[in-house]
Amino acid sequence: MNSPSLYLHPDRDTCAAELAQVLVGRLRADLQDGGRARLLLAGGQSPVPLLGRLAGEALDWSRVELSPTDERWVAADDVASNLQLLRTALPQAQLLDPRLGATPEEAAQAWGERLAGWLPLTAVLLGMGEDGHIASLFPGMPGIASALTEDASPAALVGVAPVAPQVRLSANLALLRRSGWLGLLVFGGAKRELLEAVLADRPDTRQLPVHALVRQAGSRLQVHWAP
Ligand SMILES: O=C1O[C@H](COP(=O)(O)O)[C@@H](O)[C@H](O)[C@H]1O
Repeated sequence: MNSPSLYLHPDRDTCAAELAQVLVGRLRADLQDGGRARLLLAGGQSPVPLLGRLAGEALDWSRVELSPTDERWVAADDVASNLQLLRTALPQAQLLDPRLGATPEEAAQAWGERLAGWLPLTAVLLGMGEDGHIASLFPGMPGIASALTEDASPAALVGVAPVAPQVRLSANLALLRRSGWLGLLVFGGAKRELLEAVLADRPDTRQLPVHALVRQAGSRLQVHWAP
């Protein structure tokens, strides 16, 4: 497989600062002729230092449309909500709340249609769990094979996490890949070990969502790691 570019940063702050510059460059390029920029950012803990850096950037955030790569089916202002994380850090951006329906299925359908209207995206930054999940695409969950299918139509779906909150909404891999810039942010030794096993195409990693990402995106993917 064509390998992703791997950026090994000495610490998380340096990683956040460099990644922020890359993302801001991409956003500015799309904003420069009066248009809009469309950004999907991971939730969870890893993006926190990056969000702080982005918030300090002088950009016309009112023309940046922003949504999480995935969301937990909780209230929009719940501490576990990925949208809430983004809203707290970047309230000046145009935030799209994935809760566009009364049920997870309705919301996934409507959110996926809205995101499909944003394609191609300016940039997508994914995170990864120690179990090899990306966004809310978890190993072995119902529907995971179709969520990772390379030639699927870009869409969103209902995911099931092994830990609470279990009900999730997630963009599928085909949608996440339709971006001018695609990155994966990974912190810590355990995740690096897993990543190296995936990059080496170790057979026991071939069923993992992150393996599908690496294989399908190849050299288009930038992986940013820090201890
Ligand atoms: O549940 C999730 O987990 C992943 C990884 O989170 P992290 O806290 O280990 O960085 C995250 O990328 C995803 O958006 C989130 O919903």
